[in-house]
Amino acid sequence: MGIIELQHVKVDFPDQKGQTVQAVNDVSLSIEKGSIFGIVGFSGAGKSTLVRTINLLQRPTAGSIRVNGIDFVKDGQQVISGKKLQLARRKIGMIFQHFNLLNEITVIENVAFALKHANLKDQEVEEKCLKLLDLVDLRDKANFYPSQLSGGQQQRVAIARALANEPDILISDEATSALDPQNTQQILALLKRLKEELNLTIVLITHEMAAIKKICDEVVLMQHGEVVEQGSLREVVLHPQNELTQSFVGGSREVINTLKSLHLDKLGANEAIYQLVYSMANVTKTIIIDLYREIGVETSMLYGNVELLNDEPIGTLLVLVKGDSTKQEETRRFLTAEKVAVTRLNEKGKLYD
Ligand SMILES: Nc1ncnc2c1ncn2[C@@H]1O[C@H](COP(=O)(O)OP(=O)(O)OP(=O)(O)O)[C@@H](O)[C@H]1O
Repeated sequence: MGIIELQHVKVDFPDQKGQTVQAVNDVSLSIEKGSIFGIVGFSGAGKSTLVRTINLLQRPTAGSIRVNGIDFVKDGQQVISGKKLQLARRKIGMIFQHFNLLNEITVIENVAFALKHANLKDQEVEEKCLKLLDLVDLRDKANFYPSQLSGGQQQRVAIARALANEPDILISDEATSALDPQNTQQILALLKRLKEELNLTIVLITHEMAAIKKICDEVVLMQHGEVVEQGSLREVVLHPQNELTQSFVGGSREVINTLKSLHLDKLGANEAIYQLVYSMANVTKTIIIDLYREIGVETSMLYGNVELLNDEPIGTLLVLVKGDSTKQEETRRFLTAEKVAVTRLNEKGKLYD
């Protein structure tokens, strides 16, 4: 059982015309403890509304929510008392796109703010806050004001504040969307380190697939309030099933764009185009040379790329293979045996049928 279990969650809002907007429609998710779980989708897909149901900042219209083994909502009815919910919420930290720091107090006071219910002596609070600032490499900025810090540093203060009550879960709602690429990379690397050091479970909402690819273990893609694709990062990136996912996943999108820009003539009877995706760690052979040597087909490369998926190098090749149907069949078998994911495409980049 996951640390977060959502079952058939629905959230409806009335719109201005008195009609119903289904912001979240029948979403079921199980999020494993200690994982980084990515939720990706375009603006308005329902990502924020969905994660706000995890700590009941948003009450669902229907469905069940269980966090850390405690039932919050069953079949649309809240079953946790207000007091218990207050305590449970402290174990769910949250960070946002715009940091939400108080500008008139210092960095350390911002972190201490989260400990106002903790019943600690002043000195204990200070020690704890300095430890938290150490964790995010900002101890030297303890007495600065937020406005004296860069966006990335402000987000790190927000992370320290979110961790003050030693949460099990950290929800990151577009936390890197207002940052430049360098700060984005630093914050993502920090989240990954914190997950490992503190055994945190992180729910990462973003509209940027690059962020998902950098740190997530599992990913769901949302569209119009529904989950349209779900799986391990590898599965979703290497074998996207849904057209929307294909457009989100960099490698495949590049492949399709490359094919469109090449304006290839209709393929001959003895030609086939394949997208080959593989983990660089698994494939030790030089694929193109071996296809010639072992199968006797000529292969030309149309596109090639290597990217990191959660630190694992993944190669994508687009190749044109010349050979009759038997040779094409042998080619596919050879590649599959080499643990290469093979997708046959037509000259316009669409799936071959
Ligand atoms: N309080 C509300 N009242 C009415 N409609 C709402 C409310 N909150 C969200 N919605 C609607 O629900 C849908 C989902 O919004 P939500 O903010 O969850 O999407 P999102 O994927 O997080 O997008 P973004 O990244 O832009 O926040 C949208 O159509 C939005 O307009």
